[in-house]
Amino acid sequence: MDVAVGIVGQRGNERAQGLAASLAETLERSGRDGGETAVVVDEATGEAVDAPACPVDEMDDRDLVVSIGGDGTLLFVAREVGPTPILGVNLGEVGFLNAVAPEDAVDVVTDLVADYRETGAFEGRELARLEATSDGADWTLEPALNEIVVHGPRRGPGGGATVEVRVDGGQYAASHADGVLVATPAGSTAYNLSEGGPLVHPTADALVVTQMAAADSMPPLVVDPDTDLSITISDSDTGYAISDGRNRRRLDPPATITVSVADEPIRLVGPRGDFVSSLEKLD
Ligand SMILES: NC(=O)c1ccc[n+]([C@@H]2O[C@H](COP(=O)([O-])OP(=O)(O)OC[C@H]3O[C@@H](n4cnc5c(N)ncnc54)[C@H](O)[C@@H]3O)[C@@H](O)[C@H]2O)c1
Ligand SMILES: Nc1ncnc2c1ncn2[C@@H]1O[C@H](COP(=O)(O)OP(=O)(O)OP(=O)(O)O)[C@@H](O)[C@H]1O
Repeated sequence: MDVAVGIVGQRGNERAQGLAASLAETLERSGRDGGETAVVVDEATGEAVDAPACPVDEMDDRDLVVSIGGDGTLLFVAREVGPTPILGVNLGEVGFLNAVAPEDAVDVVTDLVADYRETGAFEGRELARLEATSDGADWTLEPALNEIVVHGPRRGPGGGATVEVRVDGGQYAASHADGVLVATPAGSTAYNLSEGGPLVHPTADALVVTQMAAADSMPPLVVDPDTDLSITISDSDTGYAISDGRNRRRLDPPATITVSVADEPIRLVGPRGDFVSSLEKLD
């Protein structure tokens, strides 16, 4: 069976480019017996290495996309390719979303591709994503793998707003605050943790609601993913709704945002990292 693989290296990272090149070469060689393996790299990597290149947002028709970099690179790849299977190779400082060490990458990917030729599928797991929809305006933010943040004009003293959180219609919190975030289990180790939210084990099916610097704070709340969550921001000139720190919309308070689980999850393939032992990376 033929297999199409995309490789995305962290932009400007020579180690990522070198690994992308050796991965591309090994995969193309290993494909000869059981079928062709067609490999493309992202355009930035393609300028540095000798391999065919294509834009990352056109890699959604690949059977597998390998992200080589840190968490930010994997979040970027996930935004661009959606539910296409992704394997994360960690070259970053934290690398929570990337389970594979660079020295194992060539072996892990070649084994996965060989299995795929036999079974027609990659073994992996789905990671839920969140989307935020404006109740008044006509937009939905790009799905978030980590978290949706709703905050006032800016973080820090003097930058907050009145932030009300409703859970299945009932008022859970209403306070002056910098903002509030809703995190997935995958995102619980990121911004959520810095704001005092709980760690969520990756196999738990839950979301976390965590206020950010609230004057009248409630403890972080763990909810079922189907819970109706709405956030209203008022008493400020402006505010923002932000998906994974990158995709943002300006709000015109009073404004209400509904947060829910997106239709399409992310599919991460390859070995699962050991969640508990990887927590030491967060120090
Ligand atoms: N105060 C904070 O902690 C803070 C502030 C802004 C953004 N962030 C996080 O950064 C993410 C965006 O990442 P980026 O690389 O584009 O921005 P970035 O470069 O500012 O990265 C922020 C840091 O968050 C880490 N990170 C990202 N996802 C993680 C996860 N699931 N578990 C553990 N650590 C994780 C990254 O490794 C990096 O060290 C956002 O989704 C948000 O969670 C955190
Ligand atoms: N190959 C690429 N093509 C285009 N943009 C890229 C590419 N790689 C990374 N980026 C951009 O860089 C951002 C993430 O990279 P960033 O420098 O934050 O590194 P990281 O993967 O989080 O690693 P580290 O842990 O070292 O910070 C992405 O959101 C994306 O905008």
